[in-house]
Amino acid sequence: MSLKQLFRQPMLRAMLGRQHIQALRSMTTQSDKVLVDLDPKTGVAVVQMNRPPVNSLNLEFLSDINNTLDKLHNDKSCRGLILTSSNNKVFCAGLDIMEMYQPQTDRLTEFWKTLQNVWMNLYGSRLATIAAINGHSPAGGCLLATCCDYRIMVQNFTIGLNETQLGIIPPFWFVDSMEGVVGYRQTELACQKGLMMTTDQASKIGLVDEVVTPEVVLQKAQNEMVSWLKIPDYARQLTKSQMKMPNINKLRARRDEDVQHFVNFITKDSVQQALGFYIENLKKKAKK
Ligand SMILES: CCCCC/C=C/C(=O)SCCNC(=O)CCNC(=O)[C@H](O)C(C)(C)COP(=O)(O)OP(=O)(O)OC[C@H]1O[C@@H](n2cnc3c(N)ncnc32)[C@H](O)[C@@H]1OP(=O)(O)O
Repeated sequence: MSLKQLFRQPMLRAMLGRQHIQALRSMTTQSDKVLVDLDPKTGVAVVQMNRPPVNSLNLEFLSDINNTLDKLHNDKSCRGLILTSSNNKVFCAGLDIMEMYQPQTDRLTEFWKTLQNVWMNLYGSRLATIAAINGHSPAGGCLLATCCDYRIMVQNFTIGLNETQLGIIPPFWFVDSMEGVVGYRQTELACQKGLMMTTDQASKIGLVDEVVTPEVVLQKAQNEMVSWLKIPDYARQLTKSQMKMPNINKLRARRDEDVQHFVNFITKDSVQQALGFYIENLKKKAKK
């Protein structure tokens, strides 16, 4: 059934109401990889990442995420965002490794610029943002989670900046995001060792704020959002921006240098070789 047909279903219309359907329709036509449900009554948008099999972030998916963020930021009725996944085992597998393996320089450059934009847009969002982490969340997945104001994670999954395990280096703004959440010492341990932490380990160091069962993760996120939206927007937003702007300005000032560094680093023979091995192992593991 097409989305158009779905929205015509009387049951759905009765359940959600006309206003809600309109908001849903305007948001969902945007991309089938990023599903948005903006509730006009609460002003809360649930944004589901939906790029099978594992929500890995390629150029087009990152652009869709960015467009969605722009759209929500331009919608005055929207006050809060819950970021989650349509896959209940993987929140986001991080950057699409295929974007970095044997790449074309132009696309690699565009890919990195788009990731920088997503980071600035989500980290500096005017919205209250909650990550409902309903699956594994390595590297770029962990980055998205640490961009949010609050993290609720389902038990028995893993999260972390595991870049060093792939023979690559987490960029300074990935590290800054993590440090803002867990502090210098825990970031140092986590990033140098490329630790993938279980939900419980992540909770112990404050990387996630709540550990929950899969059935309740979205409801818990909605409940938490209510308390964030009780605060006047201007007070919450200015406080947030006061805390986040230094890191955003740091990347803004070094954007081009960061892109150049990324492209030079990724295209090194030794890094390509390490990525090749990593992909081979991933594929072997997936076949088992
Ligand atoms: C200066 C340089 C800075 C660069 C910064 C880099 C940041 C990054 O984000 S690098 C990416 C890091 N991500 C990972 O290391 C995650 C790797 N994936 C996994 O560990 C697992 O896939 C999983 C835990 C996320 C999910 O496990 P599972 O549900 O068992 O799924 P499979 O492992 O069977 O994977 C299915 C399918 O997807 C492919 N795949 C997985 N991750 C990625 C990825 N990040 N990019 C591209 N493709 C990925 C995997 O190879 C399988 O493919 P097929 O074999 O074709 O089915």
